[in-house]
Amino acid sequence: MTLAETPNPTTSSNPLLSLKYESALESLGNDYYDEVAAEEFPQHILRWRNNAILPRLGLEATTVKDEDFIHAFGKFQSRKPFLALRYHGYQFGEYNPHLGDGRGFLYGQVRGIDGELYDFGTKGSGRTPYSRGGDGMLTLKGGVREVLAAEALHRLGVKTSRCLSMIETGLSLWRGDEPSPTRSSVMIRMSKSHIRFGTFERLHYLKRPDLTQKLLDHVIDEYYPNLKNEDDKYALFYAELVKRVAELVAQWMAAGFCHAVLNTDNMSITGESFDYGPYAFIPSYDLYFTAAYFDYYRRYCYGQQPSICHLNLELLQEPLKAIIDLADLHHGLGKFAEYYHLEYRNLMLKKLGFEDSNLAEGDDLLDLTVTFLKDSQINYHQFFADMAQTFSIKWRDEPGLVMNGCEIVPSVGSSNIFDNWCLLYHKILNNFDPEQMQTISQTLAKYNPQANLLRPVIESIWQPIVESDNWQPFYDLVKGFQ
Ligand SMILES: Nc1ncnc2c1ncn2[C@@H]1O[C@H](COP(=O)(O)OP(=O)(O)OP(=O)(O)O)[C@@H](O)[C@H]1O
Ligand SMILES: [Mg+2]
Repeated sequence: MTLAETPNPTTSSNPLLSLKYESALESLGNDYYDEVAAEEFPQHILRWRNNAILPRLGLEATTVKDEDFIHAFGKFQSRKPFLALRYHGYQFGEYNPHLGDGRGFLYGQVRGIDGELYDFGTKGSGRTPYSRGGDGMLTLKGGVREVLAAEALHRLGVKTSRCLSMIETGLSLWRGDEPSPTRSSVMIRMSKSHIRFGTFERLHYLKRPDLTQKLLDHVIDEYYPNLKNEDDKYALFYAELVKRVAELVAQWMAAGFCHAVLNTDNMSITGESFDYGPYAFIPSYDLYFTAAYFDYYRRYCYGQQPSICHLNLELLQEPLKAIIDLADLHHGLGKFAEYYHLEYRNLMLKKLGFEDSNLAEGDDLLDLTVTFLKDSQINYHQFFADMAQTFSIKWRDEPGLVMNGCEIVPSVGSSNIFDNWCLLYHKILNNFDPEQMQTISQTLAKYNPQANLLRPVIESIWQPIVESDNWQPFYDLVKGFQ
């Protein structure tokens, strides 16, 4: 998996460089970006290549060599321009007009075999005009954490960016939140778009409705193509964005994921999840669980995520109202709660084994499950993983056999709420034919991976990397999500 320095292959023989790059964003003109150069690194060691997403680009993993990744995504050869995108954002409630790609750039855009346009964005590729006091770099641990989050979230059904590659770059970095000096990396993120809510906020700040209109037309043409020929495409776009964001935050909540930094510069205009910094998965169901140590007022705690996303959508109305009627914006946002609750209910029922959200007892089961998880404070991920692993047709026989064999049960004891949960689950199973138990078992396995990404798990794969440069536990963990 790792590779040191290698000779320089030609562009034509490198499948990553001979992809058909499109210049969709570049062709909007240089009001939206600055052309920048990549850092020249002292070392390039490929630590991660995401073979699972290569087919989406029409590539077979066997035809792409490790050195192809290094030359394209570590040495940054044979391609340009590299565009540091300009954006602002509300950070912890304060407007910040000094943002922009400060340690990354848009490397290129490629259309997948699904017809969708994908961004290749870097993280940790050096300083830009937006670096302010920063070094433009990404720590190796930061790269490892982003690879892991994206793969785990993808496995859990969250619409997310993925990492295409992560290369160790041989620098020593100083960070206040990691033992320093610490190792460096550069990552390529493949996502639907790096246009953020904050990209529009900047245009409003600059009083440039003409640029807002041009960008919005581009966003609709490229990322909401089904709307582009509608008379009221702008109102429909906002309504659709509200739906996508409401569903995204429901996906995080069901996955037990706390993003940690839901500033408007970390919200994608496509409604996709990205930027995995100080995130954490909840150890147990706790609405106040806060992932970032610097989030003193719990602004972005687990349970606040739906209302913060609603607020961010409301803040976006400010730039959009130059183009879209206020009444349409209000109407669009008014649907947020409905979309959120529907998606959350559907996803939680799937985690409980039921694909069909019309399940008559669905609301009762959801309420009781959440109450149980909250009151017992058992491991959120282990509960569902145990269900998936031990599910048996015998659970139909009597309520006392439900969850029988689950490791987690002894820690629950015989609380009333758990007994009630078992009674209800037993009753629901008996509303199905015995032949349908196989489907329930498959649904449980599909939505509840055995692996999880709780903090001690991440530390357990990081330690071997630090102590003996042993990357196998990292590869094994990622494999558990793919
Ligand atoms: N080490 C750094 N050097 C320079 N700029 C940085 C550094 N870390 C963060 N920034 C900048 O600070 C701002 C907020 O950072 P944040 O961590 O949200 O984004 P990011 O992780 O760098 O990038 P992305 O949002 O694409 O994942 C951005 O403008 C970012 O470019
Ligand atoms: Mg960011």
